[in-house]
Amino acid sequence: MMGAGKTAVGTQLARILHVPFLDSDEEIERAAQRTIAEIFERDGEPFFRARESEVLARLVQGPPCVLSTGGGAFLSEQNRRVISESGVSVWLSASVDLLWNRVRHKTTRPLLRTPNPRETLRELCEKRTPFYRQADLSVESEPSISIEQMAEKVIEALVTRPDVLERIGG
Ligand SMILES: Nc1ncnc2c1ncn2[C@@H]1O[C@H](COP(=O)(O)OP(=O)(O)OP(=O)(O)O)[C@@H](O)[C@H]1O
Ligand SMILES: O=C(O)C1=C[C@@H](O)[C@@H](O)[C@H](O)C1
Ligand SMILES: [Mg+2]
Repeated sequence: MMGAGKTAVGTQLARILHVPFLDSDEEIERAAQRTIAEIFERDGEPFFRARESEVLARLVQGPPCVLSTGGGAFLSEQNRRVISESGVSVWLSASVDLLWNRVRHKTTRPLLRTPNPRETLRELCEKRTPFYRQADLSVESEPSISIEQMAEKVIEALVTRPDVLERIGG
């Protein structure tokens, strides 16, 4: 979900693993030369989702990396398949309260530009959880767990799953 720490924890995880960190949101913005909010405004969400799927399909073909997807990417069956064919998916879960505390001060997230963004966040979480649960691994974020500790928790979760590790060459 938005604010779960995909970019923050992903960056740290990539550092520990000595692989590049890529962020599909950033790739989309760079290619379009516009922000995600501008893309949503001018071209609409379906256009953004199409670009997102293209970017994911391209990035998973590249060298090993930590890839942060947008919060909505895993809702698409096609994206889930593309990701599971070449990598390990990690759900960074968090309570609505924690997510809200992290995203409330920023107005850059187009899906939260609603009259009641906290309620929108809650509804999105509820609707999306069944999809996020399909990730290979899940790591829960809590207020007391730092970004660095979250990255360590992802690695701990990975090493307890040899079946999953095998898919990325051990
Ligand atoms: N474990 C953590 N401890 C403290 N702060 C955190 C933690 N995880 C994330 N944050 C902070 O919360 C904010 C949101 O995190 P981040 O941008 O990584 O979320 P995201 O999952 O990439 O969101 P989006 O889907 O909108 O891109 C950032 O300011 C980040 O530094
Ligand atoms: O949760 C979502 O659907 C989104 C999250 C962001 O990462 C961006 O991909 C965009 O703002 C949509
Ligand atoms: Mg992000």
